[in-house]
Amino acid sequence: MAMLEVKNLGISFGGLRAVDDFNLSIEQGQLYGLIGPNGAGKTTIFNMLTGVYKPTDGKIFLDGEDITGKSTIEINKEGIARTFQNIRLFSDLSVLDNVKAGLHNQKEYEYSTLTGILRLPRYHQAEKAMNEKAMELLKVFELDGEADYKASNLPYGKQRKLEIARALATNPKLLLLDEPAAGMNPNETKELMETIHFVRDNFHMTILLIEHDMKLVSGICEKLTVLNFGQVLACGETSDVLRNPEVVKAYLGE
Ligand SMILES: Nc1ncnc2c1ncn2[C@@H]1O[C@H](COP(=O)(O)OP(=O)(O)OP(=O)(O)O)[C@@H](O)[C@H]1O
Repeated sequence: MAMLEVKNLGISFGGLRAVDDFNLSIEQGQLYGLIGPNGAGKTTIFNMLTGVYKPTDGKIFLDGEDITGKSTIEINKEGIARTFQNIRLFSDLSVLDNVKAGLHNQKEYEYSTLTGILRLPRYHQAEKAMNEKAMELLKVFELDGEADYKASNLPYGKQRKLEIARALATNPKLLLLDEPAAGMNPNETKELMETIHFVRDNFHMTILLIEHDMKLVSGICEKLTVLNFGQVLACGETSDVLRNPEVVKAYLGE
C-alpha cells in the first residue's frame, strides 16, 4: 500500500479549474518531485494535501486513511508537515522556540494553561523535554550554536533549514517542501540537496517536493509528476520523465 494515495483530486475557484483529475501514489521513503510551469497548480495541491483548501472532488489517503477535507491541525497530527514557498518562520522568536513550536502538536509535551501559569512540575518536565528534543533537532541541522538567535537574524539558507527542522519537530510521516531552493545560491542549493537526502535517510522520511531548480530535481528526486494547466502531463522515473518530449516542450522549453 502506498503511503500517500491521491485519487481524482480536483478544485475549482469560481470558473477556474485549478487542479483537475490529479492522481498520485507515493511509497514510504520515496523522494518524489512535483514540477510544472508557474500557475500549473502545484501549491494548490499542497494546500489540499495539508487541509488549507478543501478539494471540490477526489480523495486523499495517508497510510490508507481517508484524510480528505480534514483541518490543517488534524492533518498535521495524522502525519503531514510542510514548508512554504516564502519562508514562514516566527521571525521574532528564537531559533530554539521555532522548533519547540513544532513540538506542541504532540501529547507527550502537552500541559494545561493553568499548569503553565502556576509553573507546576508538569510544566518544568514538559519544557525540559521539549528543550532537549528541539536541541537534538537543531544539532542535526548544525543550528545548535545559533539556538538563541532571533530566527530572522539567520542567513537565508539556515532559515530554510530551520523551517525543515520545525516541520520535522511535528513528527511527520510525510514532509512536503514547497520550492525549498527558491532564492538560494548554487552553494546553498548543493547543501540543501545534502540536507534533504540526510533527512530522508536518517529520519526514514517520505518527501514530496515542488521545485523549479532542475539541478535539484534531477539530482535528488527518484520519481516525478509533471503538472500542466492543473492536469498531470507525465509521471514516472525522473530520468524518463525529463526525456519525455511533451514535458520538454511544455516545461523545459527546449
Ligand atoms: N485561493 C485562490 N483563489 C483563486 N485562484 C487561486 C487560488 N489559489 C490558487 N489559485 C489559482 O490556481 C492556479 C494554480 O496556482 P498555484 O499557486 O497552485 O500554481 P503553482 O503551480 O504553485 O505556481 P508557481 O510555480 O508559480 O508557484 C493559478 O491560476 C492561481 O491563480
